[in-house]
Amino acid sequence: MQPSSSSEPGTRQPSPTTYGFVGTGEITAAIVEGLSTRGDEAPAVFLSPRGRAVGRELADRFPNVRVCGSNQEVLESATSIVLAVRAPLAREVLAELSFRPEHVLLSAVAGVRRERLLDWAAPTGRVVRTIPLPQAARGQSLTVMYPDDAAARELFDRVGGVLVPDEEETLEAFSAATATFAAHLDYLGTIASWLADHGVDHDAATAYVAHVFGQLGQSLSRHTGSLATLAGKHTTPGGINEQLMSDLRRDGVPGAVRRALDRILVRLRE
Ligand SMILES: NC(=O)C1=CN([C@@H]2O[C@H](COP(=O)(O)OP(=O)(O)OC[C@H]3O[C@@H](n4cnc5c(N)ncnc54)[C@H](OP(=O)(O)O)[C@@H]3O)[C@@H](O)[C@H]2O)C=CC1
Repeated sequence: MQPSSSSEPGTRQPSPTTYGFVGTGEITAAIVEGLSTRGDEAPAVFLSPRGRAVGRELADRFPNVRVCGSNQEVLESATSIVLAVRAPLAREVLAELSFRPEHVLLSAVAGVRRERLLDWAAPTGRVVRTIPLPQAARGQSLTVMYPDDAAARELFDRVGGVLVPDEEETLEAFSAATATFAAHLDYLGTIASWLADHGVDHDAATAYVAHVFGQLGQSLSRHTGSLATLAGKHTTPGGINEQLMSDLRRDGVPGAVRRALDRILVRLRE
């Protein structure tokens, strides 16, 4: 399993240059922005009518984007269809649609197994689970997908690249890992508010934390070794980084994170 930014030679099938999106919210907006900021190369994009404000904004910004009159019209306009509605709605949304065998369904919906999607989107036999990231807007989403599929690669290579695990269970573990974003930002928020409690103006504290961890994020994205190696670069033996890390470990923070991830995985596999 390797991240990649292009398909293996010979595996690419003739692929559509049009994309349909059923569900026009946050993640669709990110992918469509990423697809559409490529000038003349931008593919045609057809959006479902719900999520009116997001769809109108995208269509106003990008000439390759059109909002359809119905979800079914999206399927009539494209063969690669991204499903990006909230999980509880997936079944009823798919049930109302008539798929054709040539459709490829690219589901961004977390926690809905491929077996169910195949059932709900029959007769299409090409159903791919995907985990696009909001960074697709900047062409920087490393999108985990399962199984491998030329049309899915074509789309997600355009907005960053793909990582293809060997099993659906592994994709679910990646999906659980993406549940950590808000908690991570909450941790940074705790540091900023602690700074504010100690006399730093609240906005300055937030800006400082954003700067420090933004820079750390850049180091992280360039780093190729283990995370422990990078942590080591920020740890002076006997110093204050080592002390805080030891304190949090002694208080059971890594164990709490693992247990919370385990619970997410159980939920995703229900
Ligand atoms: N946000 C993210 O970073 C990521 C999200 N995902 C997954 O993508 C899916 C969508 O997430 P997100 O974009 O954040 O959610 P949003 O709530 O922002 O968007 C969902 C959209 O679905 C629309 N919708 C509701 N009912 C229907 C319907 N019957 N037919 C068509 N569209 C409908 C909503 O329209 P309206 O506003 O009118 O109700 C809304 O625009 C989720 O399953 C999530 O797990 C996956 C990876 C990352």
